[in-house]
Amino acid sequence: MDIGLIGLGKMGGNMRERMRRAGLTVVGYDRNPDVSDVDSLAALVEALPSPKVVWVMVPAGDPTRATVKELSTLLGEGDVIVDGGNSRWTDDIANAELLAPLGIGYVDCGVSGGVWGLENGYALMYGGDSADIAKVQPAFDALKPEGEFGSVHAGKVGAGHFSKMVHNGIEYAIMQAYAEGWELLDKVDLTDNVTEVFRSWREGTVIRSWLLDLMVNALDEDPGLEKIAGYAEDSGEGRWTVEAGIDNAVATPAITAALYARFVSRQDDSPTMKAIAAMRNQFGGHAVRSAAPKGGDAEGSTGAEQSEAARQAGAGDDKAHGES
Ligand SMILES: O=C(O)[C@H](O)[C@@H](O)[C@H](O)[C@H](O)COP(=O)(O)O
Repeated sequence: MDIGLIGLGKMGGNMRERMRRAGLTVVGYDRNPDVSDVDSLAALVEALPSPKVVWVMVPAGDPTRATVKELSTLLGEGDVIVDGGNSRWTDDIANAELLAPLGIGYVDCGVSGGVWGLENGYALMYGGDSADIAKVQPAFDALKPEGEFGSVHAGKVGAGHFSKMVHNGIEYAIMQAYAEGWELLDKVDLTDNVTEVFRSWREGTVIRSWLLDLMVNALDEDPGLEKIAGYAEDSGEGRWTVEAGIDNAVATPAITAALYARFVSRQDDSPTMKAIAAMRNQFGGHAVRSAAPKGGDAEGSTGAEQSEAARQAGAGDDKAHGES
């Protein structure tokens, strides 16, 4: 099979390599000429036999939408576009509607596996018409992990990215649970070696998983995770999962809490907690900690330290709360 692949970054570059290893002819295009096989989208399309299959692997949102739009002017009847990025499923509906009158098929494909996919294969969740999917099938077969599982025709257009979105929501909650457990084990002075406890969980336990394996890798590389700041970005999938939960009245408290924990991680000093401290102080006279002067170290932190020590001793300033 011949296939065009647009976007040869961390994911796309490895996917090109995996498909080539499986015997596919892959024409890759990237804005970076050092990795590109051709110098334009038009040249990529020109190089493919009909029906042409073009896999888009660029950042979700505007870059993907713009690429699909440009391809709609270059491809024709019977050709197929696959969006393999982390696009929102609602974009798939719009893309399919744009392409249908032109006779161009559209398949959305959630791809999981990250930088390990080249060797382990990529888990694939795709949505679209069976006739369009059949044209892409050799690429799916080349990319998927070996073995029984790891790829699914999830449903109509949008079902692939919707499935991947829910997968990512689950990923948020699982990571959050491991991370909280790690912090708690580390905080309490009972376990001799928290990394070894985590490592032991890799076999036989109810909670063994690949994310647990990766957590142990990370702890081996950086014991105590001392080189990494407590800051986590999000690329949208968690938010969309929470929004879909709201739209459909499905409660997603674990995923939502995990998403919110990432937002909190980006603050040096929480305005919410300033307000809480201020109100506690107002109603109960509870101690507050002085803010750090701009560009300097915190002063007067003894209030908070005393308060924490007193709370731990069970006789802190919180005595006042019963009276409030
Ligand atoms: O299955 C996967 O391979 C991952 O889920 C992958 O899609 C990814 O690492 C996200 O892009 C990160 O998502 P967040 O930035 O939202 O954590």
